Amino acid sequence: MYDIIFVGGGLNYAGAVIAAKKGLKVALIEQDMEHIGGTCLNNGCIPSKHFLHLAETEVKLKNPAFTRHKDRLKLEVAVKEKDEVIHKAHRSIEAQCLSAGVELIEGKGYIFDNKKIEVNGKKLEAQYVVLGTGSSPFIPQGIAYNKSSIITSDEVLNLTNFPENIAIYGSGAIGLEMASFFAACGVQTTLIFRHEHISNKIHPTLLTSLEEELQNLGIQFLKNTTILEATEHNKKAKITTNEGVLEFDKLLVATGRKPNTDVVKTDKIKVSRAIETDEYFETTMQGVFAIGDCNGKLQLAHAARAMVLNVVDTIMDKKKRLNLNNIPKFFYTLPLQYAAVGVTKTTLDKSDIKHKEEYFPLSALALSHLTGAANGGVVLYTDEENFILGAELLTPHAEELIGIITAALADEMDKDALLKAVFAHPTFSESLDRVLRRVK
Ligand SMILES: Cc1cc2nc3c(=O)[nH]c(=O)nc-3n(C[C@H](O)[C@H](O)[C@H](O)COP(=O)(O)OP(=O)(O)OC[C@H]3O[C@@H](n4cnc5c(N)ncnc54)[C@H](O)[C@@H]3O)c2cc1C
Ligand SMILES: NC(=O)c1ccc[n+]([C@@H]2O[C@H](COP(=O)([O-])OP(=O)(O)OC[C@H]3O[C@@H](n4cnc5c(N)ncnc54)[C@H](O)[C@@H]3O)[C@@H](O)[C@H]2O)c1
Repeated sequence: MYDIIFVGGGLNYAGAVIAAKKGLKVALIEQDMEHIGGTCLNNGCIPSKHFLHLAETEVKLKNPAFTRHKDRLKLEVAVKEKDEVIHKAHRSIEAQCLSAGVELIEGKGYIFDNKKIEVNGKKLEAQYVVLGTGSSPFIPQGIAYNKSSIITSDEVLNLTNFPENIAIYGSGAIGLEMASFFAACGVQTTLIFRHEHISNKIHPTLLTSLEEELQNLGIQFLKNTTILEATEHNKKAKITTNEGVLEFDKLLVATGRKPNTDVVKTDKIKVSRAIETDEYFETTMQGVFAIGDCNGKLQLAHAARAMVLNVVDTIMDKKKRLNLNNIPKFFYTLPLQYAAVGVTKTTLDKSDIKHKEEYFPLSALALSHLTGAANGGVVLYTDEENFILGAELLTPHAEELIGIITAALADEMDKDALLKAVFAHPTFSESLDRVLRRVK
């Protein structure tokens, strides 16, 4: 009998290590030990950010201060580098688990009635179970995914040669990041999306700038376009849209990810699109929790990690609510990144929260003009008493800068509290000082 069985070795591993260090008897079941660390490590955050950081260098080398660069990013080297890092990380995670006393079990786990876990034909029992089985790419009807000409993020981060051209379907996180990557590396890149704009969640001023920046990078927008059918034709992707027929070397399908729920083999755990959970991530079966992508709340690695740590605290009688609104989100687009935390204009427009909004354009900072960031900006939201409610940023390294506002939210700061900080010059963090000073 275990105290806790964790099913799925993505961000769940962090919870397993902490619970074992606290003296609990813990097992972690992962269907493929060469995939320990989950999507984030193997085919998500880490490989995509490695590629994007390299592509950012390509963007910087276009600055006229450099003599023309002749070398193009060598994709096979980038893939080899990331594979080596991933391999080391697998061994590091296993070592952390083993030294903490976590029992690692390789095999596909299933949960049945009475919390029984079946793996490799054996039935295991635990007082608590934490499901963290992740998600998989969602492919819309009519698209014949074949892993060669029609691919998803599972394949795109393992390409060893650049295609001449690529179409990317979907303008969410993966679509925008991968379009930035390919365009920055000189691949003819077409972004196909169903609506007028790439997003309906970004502040309109920042959205206009972001769309301009992406188009300046060379991304062609095919808006208001739906793919009705996509099939392979002469090793290329033949696409039929509401606008006509097109052909590309590759079609990357980036239309969202569906939670992996086949772990559940009992109707005592309610599953709709995702495994349903309450605010403490407990499923409808008492003592069984679901964290990360499989519960459908927020598909982010740091959210999954925060959820599993929260579940371990709940199990250890330190129950507290995790505020998912205060978890930062970002898109690593090029050349500027977008990040948001707390409320945004879209969420405020749908609520009756009384608030103030201030905007500061990066063009007001000399540094921006030297770094190609003058089209960026920051938006800050406060309540009527000047307490910080959230922010949206379009800046270089917005994913880092947003940490300042995230910390201010966690500590429930008002603008004067945050204004006690002096930010270094010349940096983009000064834009936060300037926007805070605009709040009256
Ligand atoms: C291209 C891409 C880029 C991304 N970039 C970022 C980013 O920059 N920042 C960010 O925060 N998020 C990013 N994400 C999202 C992030 O990867 C996920 O939110 C995160 O990995 C979810 O963690 P998880 O533990 O819930 O699931 P996963 O990481 O998917 O882990 C689930 C694990 O469970 C295993 N498993 C599944 N079913 C079973 C079973 N029945 N039995 C045993 N094992 C099982 C799987 O093999 C897998 O290892 C990205 C995703 C993609 C695809
Ligand atoms: N920087 C990051 O944190 C990061 C990076 C990459 C991925 N991720 C995570 O991975 C998850 C998956 O990324 P994603 O880009 O696939 O999903 P997404 O939800 O971010 O975007 C999906 C896109 O596909 C479109 N779409 C949805 N259904 C469609 C359909 N049936 N037909 C046509 N278009 C459709 C949506 O309008 C949207 O443009 C995201 O939820 C995100 O949280 C995060």
